[in-house]
Amino acid sequence: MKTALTIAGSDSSGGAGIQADIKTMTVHGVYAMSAITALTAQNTMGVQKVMEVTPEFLSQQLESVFTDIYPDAIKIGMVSSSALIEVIAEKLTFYDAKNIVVDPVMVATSGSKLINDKAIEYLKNKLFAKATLLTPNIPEAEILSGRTIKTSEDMIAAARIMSEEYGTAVLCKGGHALNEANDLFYYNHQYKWFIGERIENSNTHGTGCTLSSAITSYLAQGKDLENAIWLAKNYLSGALRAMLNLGKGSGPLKHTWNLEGGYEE
Ligand SMILES: Nc1ncnc2c1ncn2[C@@H]1O[C@H](COP(=O)(O)OP(=O)(O)O)[C@@H](O)[C@H]1O
Ligand SMILES: Cc1ncc(COP(=O)(O)O)c(N)n1
Repeated sequence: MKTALTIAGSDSSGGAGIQADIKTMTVHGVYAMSAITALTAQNTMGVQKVMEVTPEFLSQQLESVFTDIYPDAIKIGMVSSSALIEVIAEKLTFYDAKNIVVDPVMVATSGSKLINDKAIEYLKNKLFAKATLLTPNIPEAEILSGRTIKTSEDMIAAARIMSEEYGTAVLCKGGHALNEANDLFYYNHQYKWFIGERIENSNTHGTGCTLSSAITSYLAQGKDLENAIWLAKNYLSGALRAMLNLGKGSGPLKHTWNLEGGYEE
């Protein structure tokens, strides 16, 4: 069985973070493991409280995992402080980790900030160069590239800046662009659009976490990066089309749709 590790925050409402990652990896037939960076008390309406783990405890979780069941691929999500980022960067190097997808989580769909400013600098300087793929959404890509994104051309320019600066592939997700669900892939001075059909569903809590974990699952299974992105986007679209409607705010996706013979139109 292929194995994957998620290094991310826990979402008590189960739709994003570690919980979304484990569900996604599991329905892809990949053995999921976790190293938790923070506990969030969160629901579909917002993040009520965050409790970070200590750097020592994160370090121990990573050591416990890597020295026993080595992950074929790794997803990194919410990491809210510079000390935690330093620990992750050090362990990834020490254990020679491969197939690393970094989702630079900064703000929850509900609008709550999940990272501090110093940590953003550490992400850029210590973690991004180790990534196989970065998956910023538009607001995150604006912060990381220093450019405002209003058009498709802006997305290409921002992705180019990030890819060249960090020497890694970038998938700039277009879910925050009105009427679109097109994601821009940039690598080796070339770009490619991953065109998605926009699904009218306001329950999008955890879309980013789910996409990055699905990509990680496919990388663990040995798919190449572009194939992994196509397959993951297809999985995510199905999870949105299944129209689960839970909670009072922006609700979670139906992660299990692909085990249940699809969805009803
Ligand atoms: N309404 C939608 N219909 C179809 N795909 C969507 C929709 N909203 C987001 N997506 C897709 O979900 C993935 C996550 O994108 P996005 O929501 O922008 O990220 P994040 O959750 O990190 O903010 C992307 O592949 C994006 O194209
Ligand atoms: C613990 C945690 N991690 C990440 C997100 C972002 O979620 P989204 O995928 O909706 O951007 C979140 N809301 N909570």
